[in-house]
Amino acid sequence: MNNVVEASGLRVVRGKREVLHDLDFSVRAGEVTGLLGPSGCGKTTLMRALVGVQAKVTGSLTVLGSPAGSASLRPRIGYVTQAASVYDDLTVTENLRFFARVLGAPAASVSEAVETVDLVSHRDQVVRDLSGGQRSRVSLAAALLASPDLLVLDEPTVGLDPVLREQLWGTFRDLAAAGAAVIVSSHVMDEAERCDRLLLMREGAILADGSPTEIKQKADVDDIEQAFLALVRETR
Ligand SMILES: Nc1ncnc2c1ncn2[C@@H]1O[C@H](COP(=O)(O)OP(=O)(O)OP(=O)(O)O)[C@@H](O)[C@H]1O
Repeated sequence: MNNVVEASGLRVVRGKREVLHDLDFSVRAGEVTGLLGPSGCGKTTLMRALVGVQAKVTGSLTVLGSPAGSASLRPRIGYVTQAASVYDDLTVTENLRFFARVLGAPAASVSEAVETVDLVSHRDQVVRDLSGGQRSRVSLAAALLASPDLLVLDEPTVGLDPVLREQLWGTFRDLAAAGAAVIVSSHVMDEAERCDRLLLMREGAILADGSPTEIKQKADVDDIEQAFLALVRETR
């Protein structure tokens, strides 16, 4: 399978501290890769480096064959941050039409994205009047407009009810099945089993890299949370 991301010796300094330490990993097309680890371990920093908005990145970081941050990558990457990044005073459709024009995406991409995130019945509602979960789905829809090859989603399911979480994971799986590389961060280990591959992180390092089954087998335990704890003990 194609490597969409290749990192070697990746380091990031924030403030005066190194927060990512010498990371080597890859991310493949057609898979959902989970970036899992406790709060503050460096997930957002890693995602920011991937999409090219993080300063003080050293080592090698290649995305879709170009150095991370290259201008040519912009339309090929969708990035959804933890805070919804859409206009409160516009409707769902107005927001998406605006972003489609900015991205040079076809007009038809707007209704497709609205359907994908299951907001058809809210398409004419002003974003301010939507629930938090609905608002984050508008951000996700905006990220889908240009049919990105790499989709980077920072904790997209936080605060969502189980039904919606299930639906969104279905969407991530569909996007991967259509060939995209989907990276999803979470600090909730119970989302691990939904991923094809996991990068388990702690304190700026990658503790383990593999499918959920491989990681559990390696640690000789039945669930990812136990595997995480066993791996932490091993590295002490
Ligand atoms: N602007 C900054 N200046 C200095 N240090 C920072 C800055 N932003 C983040 N950090 C530090 O970098 C480390 C990694 O932060 P990051 O936001 O990447 O973690 P995270 O795993 O995404 O956490 P969360 O799950 O809480 O969002 C943390 O120790 C944090 O305190």
